[in-house]
Amino acid sequence: MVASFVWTAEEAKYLKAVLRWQDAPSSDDDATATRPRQPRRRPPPPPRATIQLSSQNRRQPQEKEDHPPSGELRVLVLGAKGAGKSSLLSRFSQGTFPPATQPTTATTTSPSGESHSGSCRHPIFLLPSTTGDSKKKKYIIDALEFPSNQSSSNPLLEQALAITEAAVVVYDTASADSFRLAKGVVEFILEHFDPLTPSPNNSANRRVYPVVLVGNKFDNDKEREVSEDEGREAAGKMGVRCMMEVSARTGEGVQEVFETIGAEVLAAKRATTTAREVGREMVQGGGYEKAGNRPQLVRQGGSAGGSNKKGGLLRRMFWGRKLHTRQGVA
Ligand SMILES: Nc1nc2c(ncn2[C@@H]2O[C@H](COP(=O)(O)OP(=O)(O)OP(=O)(O)O)[C@@H](O)[C@H]2O)c(=O)[nH]1
Repeated sequence: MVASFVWTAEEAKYLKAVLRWQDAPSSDDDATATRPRQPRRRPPPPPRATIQLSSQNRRQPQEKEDHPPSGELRVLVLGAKGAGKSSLLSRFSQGTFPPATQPTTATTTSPSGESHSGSCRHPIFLLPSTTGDSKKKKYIIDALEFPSNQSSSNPLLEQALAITEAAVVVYDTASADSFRLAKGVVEFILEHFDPLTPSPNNSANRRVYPVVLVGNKFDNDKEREVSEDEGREAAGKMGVRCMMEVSARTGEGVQEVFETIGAEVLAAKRATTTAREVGREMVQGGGYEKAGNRPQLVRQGGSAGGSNKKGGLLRRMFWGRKLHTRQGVA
């Protein structure tokens, strides 16, 4: 339900970031295998001053390095207020821990007068074992922080999920409340999408959306309220295969979070491509049999999918993206 048409400053900033994001052409080579072919878009016009909120970090010098990126991976960073989302992004993209951070709101202005960006673009390098290729490859992580004041039922979250490829869900190891919220967010995501984990609950017609659960501030052991085991157990129960403890303050584990989520996105794409090929082979190999005049896929049980109302709603939100059959993990 939309309670108000008056956006808060934070919501306005977030929407602007999203709109600017959608403008950007995807240079993701792997994505071309999983998205319907579309006419080549003209390069976007130079960003207007009014929507430059997230520009400081978006063009990193590393992008000018010799090898061009093999793709862009869109990642949403979510979590409770103060869990350390901004600090994680800052540590990842700039290698620094911001001094006294303030809540992410558009009204927040640093002492130097710069507004907080809530997003970053930064390269990662993935090993051949991860990319399924013969050499190391460079990818750009295009990360967007989701404002923590949004509830999990907010349409903004659904929109953000629809335009991203994976999520890093952060909690503070010194806050049981933030852990509860993180679990709620993961559950909400998995109501709509499949994790990259085979399970009897995976539905064959849903999009795979990898999630990494991150316990931040593990350096603050004195105030710890959530043990690492609790984090792992929760991840396991929810079908999330990656859970990590990190510290944005010391930097430990931060790079790995984004390399892991990058690898997960690529694995999801490979799984999706494999599933499509299997589906195509079944069609070509006569895997269909006629039922009256209507061809039906021969299956081992369950329905061919598509009956789920929520799935239908989300399908319409995908801006033309296809939903993919998931058939295991690459
Ligand atoms: N000890 C410790 N403190 C941290 C760490 N990461 C962040 N903090 C502190 O936690 C507070 C909140 O960090 P932020 O990065 O602003 O958290 P956020 O999730 O972006 O917060 P909102 O924008 O309000 O949602 C700040 O005071 C940080 O200095 C960490 O790894 N260890």
